[in-house]
Amino acid sequence: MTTPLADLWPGPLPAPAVRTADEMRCVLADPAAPCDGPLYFMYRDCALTPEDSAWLGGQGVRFDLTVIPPAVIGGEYVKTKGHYHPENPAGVGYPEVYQVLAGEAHYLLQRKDLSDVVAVTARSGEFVFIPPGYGHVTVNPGKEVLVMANLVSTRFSSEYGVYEERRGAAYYEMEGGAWVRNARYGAVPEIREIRAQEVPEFGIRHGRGIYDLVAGPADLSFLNEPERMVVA
Ligand SMILES: O=P(O)(O)OC[C@H]1O[C@](O)(CO)[C@@H](O)[C@@H]1O
Repeated sequence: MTTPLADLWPGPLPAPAVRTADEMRCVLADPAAPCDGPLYFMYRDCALTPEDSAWLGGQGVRFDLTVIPPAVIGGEYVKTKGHYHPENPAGVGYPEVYQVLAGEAHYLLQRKDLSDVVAVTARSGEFVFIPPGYGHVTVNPGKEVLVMANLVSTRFSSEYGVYEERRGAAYYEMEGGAWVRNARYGAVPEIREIRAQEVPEFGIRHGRGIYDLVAGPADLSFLNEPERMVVA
């Protein structure tokens, strides 16, 4: 694949982790849908300079880039596999920050107890904050390549169990934009559809570059110690 990252990321790129069609079947609305090859590409632990890399390491934070080419699989828009984050030592789930760099994204967030399901639309330049306790899937609902970046703690491994056991998130986004309930969840709330929102207290303002949060003076400790933050 010719990476669209060349125009978006001037730094070195590690070899990407690739999510294959076979890995994704267990979370698709139609696991038997024809699809093959890699579906998306995750460039994890990126930094512009060795100094930035050391700073990120000291913060216990990773900067990733993800490329999701457009596709429709069995009538469903291409998406990430979906995962939850565990709780930190203080008993609070690790949050995450995403920014869309190109294309459009729908972030489907679901609270662990399934009391809340939210679809957040984000366009190029907009941030999405994944609050503690919410699992998340990113959908590419467009015809463009979706490129996004994220900042996340390095102190945990993502948890895929719920998504694998229940065959994806609580809803599937189908071509044309309809959200279809996943019957394996039983009763779940209606989706709340919202636009991407800023979180100024963490320096999360649409239009600024996510990489501006790297190497200070920003403080990324909220990604490891969310118990210290108060989000309105
Ligand atoms: O692990 P999944 O559900 O495939 O999601 C991939 C996304 O999650 C991340 O690991 C960050 O949490 C990114 O590298 C990538 O965009």
